[in-house]
Amino acid sequence: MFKRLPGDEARNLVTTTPDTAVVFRPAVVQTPAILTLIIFAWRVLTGCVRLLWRHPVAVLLALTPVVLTLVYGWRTALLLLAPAPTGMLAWALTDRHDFVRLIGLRVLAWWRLVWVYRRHWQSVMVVSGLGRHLWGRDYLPQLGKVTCTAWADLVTVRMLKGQSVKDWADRLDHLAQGFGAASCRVAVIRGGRLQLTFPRTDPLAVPLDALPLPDVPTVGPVEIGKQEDGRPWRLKVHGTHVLVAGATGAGKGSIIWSTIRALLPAVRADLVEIWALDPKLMELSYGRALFGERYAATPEECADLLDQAVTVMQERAARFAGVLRSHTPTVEDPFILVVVDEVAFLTAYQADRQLKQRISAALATLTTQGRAVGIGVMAALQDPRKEVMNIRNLFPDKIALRLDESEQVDMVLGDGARDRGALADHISPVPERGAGVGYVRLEASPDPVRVRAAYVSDTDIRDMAAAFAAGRDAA
Ligand SMILES: Nc1ncnc2c1ncn2[C@@H]1O[C@H](COP(=O)(O)OP(=O)(O)OP(=O)(O)O)[C@@H](O)[C@H]1O
Repeated sequence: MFKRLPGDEARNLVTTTPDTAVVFRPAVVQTPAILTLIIFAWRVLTGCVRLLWRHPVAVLLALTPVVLTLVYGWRTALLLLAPAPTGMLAWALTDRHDFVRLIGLRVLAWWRLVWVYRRHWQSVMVVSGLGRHLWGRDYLPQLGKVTCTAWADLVTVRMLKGQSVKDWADRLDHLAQGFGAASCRVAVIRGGRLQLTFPRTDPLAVPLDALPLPDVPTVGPVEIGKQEDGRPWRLKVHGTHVLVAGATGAGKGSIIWSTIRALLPAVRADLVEIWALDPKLMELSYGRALFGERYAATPEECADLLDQAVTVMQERAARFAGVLRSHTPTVEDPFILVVVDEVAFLTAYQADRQLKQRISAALATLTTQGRAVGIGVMAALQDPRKEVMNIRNLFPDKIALRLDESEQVDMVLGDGARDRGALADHISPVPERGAGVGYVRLEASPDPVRVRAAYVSDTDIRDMAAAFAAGRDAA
């Protein structure tokens, strides 16, 4: 069957020069044409079976018109098949939402699987270093299911044995570029399986207007913006402390004001008090009327206000001890949210050492003991380094808006957050595109979620303050 062509046998090759590599010329074996044809036919057959197995619906849809035309002629086939696309069209026109969800996104997912992911899988894996070429064989991670949501492709992957999540996290840029996406995020589904998220569009590219005031007073997680998947972004403020970090112009004000706006009905109902510390004299001064006496701007005033909050905290702690384990806001004991804009002005950049120590001690006391008795702190700052904010770890919830340096992302959101896709240093500095956009870690998941806060304009703030003052006068 095999015909040997002349070639040098390895054992007959001898080198006479010391230290010279032996050059082997392998024997060439010519495969008969029939064998090539059989192998080719076998591959076509297995390919067809695999296609049928993987995409039975698509194969059925493609073959039905052909079979009907061959059996009954094209007129009958057209008559028989016409109702299906007509019905689809009618469905798409009458109930677009359900049509897109049940048909459109599935067809898109199939198309993206075949055209984008499967087509480029091998090259992207090998070039990015996630696949290996060993002894003439390619070892590739296994491409799983592709699901399309309105804004992203979710691709499941089975890692190669011996790979770690970090191997993938380190190559997010390769993956995004390789599959033509703007970015990529990785999340673990279970041992050995990952989910890659490739956004197709950016649902947060357009600024959000200030959200309507809640109908009922609430201190529960308050809606302050939108998550990347289109769901509302609800921020927990009661029972926690929130640190907002972002470079100048990142939109820290929109988080502060969206939170205050969402709490306003509860403030009106006397279930919440907002105490404002505004050392920059910029952000919170717009809505002074909302804070009444609880507004401080100079470092001395800020220190006094923080000391007052500590006194209230200690008085409540003494009263609640052995009676209450967690706080429920009431008119007598409302939830107090201490809002501090640019906290570093009061701590790191404060020249008066005594004042600095007083303020730092009060903040540390509130953030360690305030939660259970209904006192929360929301602080904003530009530079999250430890030297600037040595109590940043006392804030259980942190938000990373646009940051200047990649290392700052993990300082805010915790180790590994940037590797998992929290690219806060890549957020656009153009206000329309990037202000108010950030990453958060929601409870129950280590994976960062991209969010955008609604923008509460100066006019909105003035209206809120005016309406609030009018309500108080009428009462
Ligand atoms: N959520 C948002 N959506 C759209 N645009 C926004 C949003 N938040 C802020 N902006 C725009 O970005 C500008 C800067 O926002 P803002 O003053 O809140 O930033 P900042 O982080 O507080 O900056 P700084 O630390 O310098 O005070 C605003 O004037 C506004 O035009």
